Amino acid sequence: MSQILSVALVVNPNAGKQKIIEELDHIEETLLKHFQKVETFQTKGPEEVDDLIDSIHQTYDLIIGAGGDGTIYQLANALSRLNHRPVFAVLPGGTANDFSRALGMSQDPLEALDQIIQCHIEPIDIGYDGDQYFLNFWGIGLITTVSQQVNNKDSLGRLSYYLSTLQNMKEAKPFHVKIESDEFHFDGEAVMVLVGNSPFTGGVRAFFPSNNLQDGTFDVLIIKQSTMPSFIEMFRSRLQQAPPEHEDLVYGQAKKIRVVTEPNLEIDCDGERRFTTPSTIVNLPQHLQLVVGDFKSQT
Ligand SMILES: Nc1ncnc2c1ncn2[C@@H]1O[C@H](COP(=O)(O)OP(=O)(O)OP(=O)(O)O)[C@@H](O)[C@H]1O
Repeated sequence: MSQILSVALVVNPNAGKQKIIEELDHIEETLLKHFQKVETFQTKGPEEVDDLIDSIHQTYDLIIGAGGDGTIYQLANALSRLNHRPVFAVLPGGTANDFSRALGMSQDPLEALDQIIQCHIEPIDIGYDGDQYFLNFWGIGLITTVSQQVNNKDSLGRLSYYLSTLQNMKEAKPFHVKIESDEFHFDGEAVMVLVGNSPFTGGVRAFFPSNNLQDGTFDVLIIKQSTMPSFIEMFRSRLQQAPPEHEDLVYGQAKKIRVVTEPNLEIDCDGERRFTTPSTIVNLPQHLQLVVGDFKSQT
């Protein structure tokens, strides 16, 4: 990997508690002490991100995304579709910050800045469903209602994720799903399908505690029925960092899967809901170069 000389800091000024905006002068000064060229770009909205990355990706060796998971999703999508992809780093500025956690980045933006300056770079797997790229997870069913509720309750943060999961379990609506992959098949009723790339979902290692961002495979979890015992088993497997074992839970690993549902369903991809099934989801092994923190202990 060539040396990092030039840095673009892309900031979402509306993310999280805006700590990054308060510290912006300090962040820029610190970066300038370590890199030859530093420029900051504040975006007004998601619609600006693709054009911005298109115009700067040849100029900078490193793009630092400062914002929450929504901002990082936009930047990862803009970068992943390029042929020449600069190194990417995440300065956590949201509430959940799933991806920065998976990379072992500190949740304190200034500590994360120190980690970025260390410039430890690792190649990271990215998911692609034909419409969009994802870093953390791709899901249908229960997960879409859960993450909607998390978005509506920012202040409750991670706890709200678990509470809303519990609440939604009673309301989970089954759908028919057919899953095909080289590794396993499923054809039946389910309330949720989750395809995990990173171990984190909603700020916690809830479903795939030992997922690996560099192995070229997804972890796949199908919940056939949302019953209390299956939910408890998910927590047990999480605590023991082992795949869940319960008749209502189907767990597998795959490099590429085809998901067809009846009816077509809204997809939740890293917390963003833009597309619907059917989908073919592929793992793009080590597609982006990411600056990581305490990474090995996270995977
Ligand atoms: N590129 C962008 N530039 C400016 N504002 C944005 C951009 N993307 C999203 N926003 C606005 O900023 C808000 C927060 O964005 P983001 O999802 O990055 O952070 P968060 O919701 O605080 O974090 P998290 O998703 O980790 O909980 C969004 O609700 C949206 O209104």
